[in-house]
Amino acid sequence: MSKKTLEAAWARLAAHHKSVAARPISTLFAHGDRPAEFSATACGFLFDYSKTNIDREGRELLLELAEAAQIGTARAAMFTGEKINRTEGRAVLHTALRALDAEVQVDGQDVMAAVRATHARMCTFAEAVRSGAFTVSGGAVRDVVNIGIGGSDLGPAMACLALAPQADGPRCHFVSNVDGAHVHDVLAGLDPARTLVIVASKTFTTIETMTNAGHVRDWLAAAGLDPAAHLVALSSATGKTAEWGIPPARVFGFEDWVGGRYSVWGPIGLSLMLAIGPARFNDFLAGAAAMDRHFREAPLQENLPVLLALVGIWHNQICGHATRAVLPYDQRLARLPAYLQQLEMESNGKRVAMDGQDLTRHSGPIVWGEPGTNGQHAFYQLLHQGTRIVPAEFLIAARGHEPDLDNQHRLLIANCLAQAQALLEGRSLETAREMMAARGFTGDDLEMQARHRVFPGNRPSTLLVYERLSPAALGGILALYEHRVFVEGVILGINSFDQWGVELGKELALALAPALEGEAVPAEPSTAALVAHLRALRGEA
Ligand SMILES: O=P(O)(O)OC[C@H]1O[C@H](O)[C@H](O)[C@@H](O)[C@@H]1O
Repeated sequence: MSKKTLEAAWARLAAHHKSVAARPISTLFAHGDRPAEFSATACGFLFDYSKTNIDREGRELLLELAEAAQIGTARAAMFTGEKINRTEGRAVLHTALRALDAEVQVDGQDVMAAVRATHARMCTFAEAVRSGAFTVSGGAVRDVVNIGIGGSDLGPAMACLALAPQADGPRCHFVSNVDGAHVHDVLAGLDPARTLVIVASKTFTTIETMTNAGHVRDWLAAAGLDPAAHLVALSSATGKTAEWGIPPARVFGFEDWVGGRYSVWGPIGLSLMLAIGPARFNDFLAGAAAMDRHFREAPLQENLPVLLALVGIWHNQICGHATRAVLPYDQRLARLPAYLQQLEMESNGKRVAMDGQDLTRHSGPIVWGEPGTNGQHAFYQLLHQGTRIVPAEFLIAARGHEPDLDNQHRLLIANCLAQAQALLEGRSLETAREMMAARGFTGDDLEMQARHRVFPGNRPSTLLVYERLSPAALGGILALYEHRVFVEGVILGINSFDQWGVELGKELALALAPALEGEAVPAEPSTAALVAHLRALRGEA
């Protein structure tokens, strides 16, 4: 890629933004059929970005930026197994986990035979557990406890909640935090004899997971059971799972080219497969695979992941909005913001470019959010009247899963659309004055009261619409976001697939453990003082 071409594209965008920054977004609707022209459809989704300050020229310039960043070349490199994760020397092939009939090679070796074989073993095992043919000490499995953290937790936990209406298998529970409260509360009320325990860890060394797994193994043993009869491992480190005494038949492995935050599609998704069954899990994969095909084949201007990425780049890099709110009007997507926080911020929260040089612009955005309508009664105040602008990303299904509650679903849609409209149009001082005058206010009091009721509006939002949150729709949404993050990363010149920024804290935590037992004093004075204070509170010093 020519750096000059790319920098020129950035500069043109910045200049264009300067010329339109003061323009109210709502004025853009005066020309043409903006809702149709600034939206795109694919794979059952509508992505509407008409309520942003992107006009035709802005979009053209954004597409030029994507071209200059050679998105097409980068995309081909990812799908064909090139080692694009350079700091770890790895290919990036989570897409292969959902393209079971594809042919993919890494280092000239076919990788699909092993993927297919593991997937088939997962399906057989899941069927056996769900039918009761597979038993633990006390008979058929009633509860499943997935012990994992980060990518080994967020994907399956989020998806199990999202697809609850399709869940007809054992009940799935998730333990991630090293805080003993988590494992304690999850195990409370479970019958160890009827519980299957999944230890999900790509590396099988993550301290939180291995500590919780050790506790659960003791919990099984304390009930007089043979823990090995209850344990399943999902890991790339098959040597370590064997040391743990987990029988190979219940170890589901995957390769290093599946990143943690991209791993729900393979063995790490076993809890989801147990909950909803292999057929629906395959629908989930098929929904993602359809989005993969769309991402590979659609022209950039119609390409949903590319459009999401470009709108993201526009807001984060060009307009300077540091954060983005993800607002699913879908209660069962309650964990989607947390899932996306890992996906987006662990992928694109980097300070250096691929070549190790400092980034010349900001890394990816801070992502946060909560489902609507709950957020409306909490932080939307700031979205509407705060001094910082937060681009809002709404998601809504046309239908829910509860036909008898369809009136509530209509209300949900009305709220979602109303919020986007309010952010766009706002309420002028004039209208606020009229409102307060009608309520009997006069003079200075009227003016003061009116000013509090002004909504500046002109706040951008996008909307992703889908028919219903089916397994395929969820697969499509997640793949859409994965590729969006990839495209943003390519444009920023970032390696979206490593995560060195999580290492230092882990090392320091290990080093601090002896200090908390009084065996050492940390050299760093602030930490030393806090350790002393906490030990005193614990009655240990
Ligand atoms: O699956 P594991 O090896 O246990 O890793 C679990 C998680 O921990 C790491 O610290 C990374 O930040 C995550 O990307 C990863 O998903």
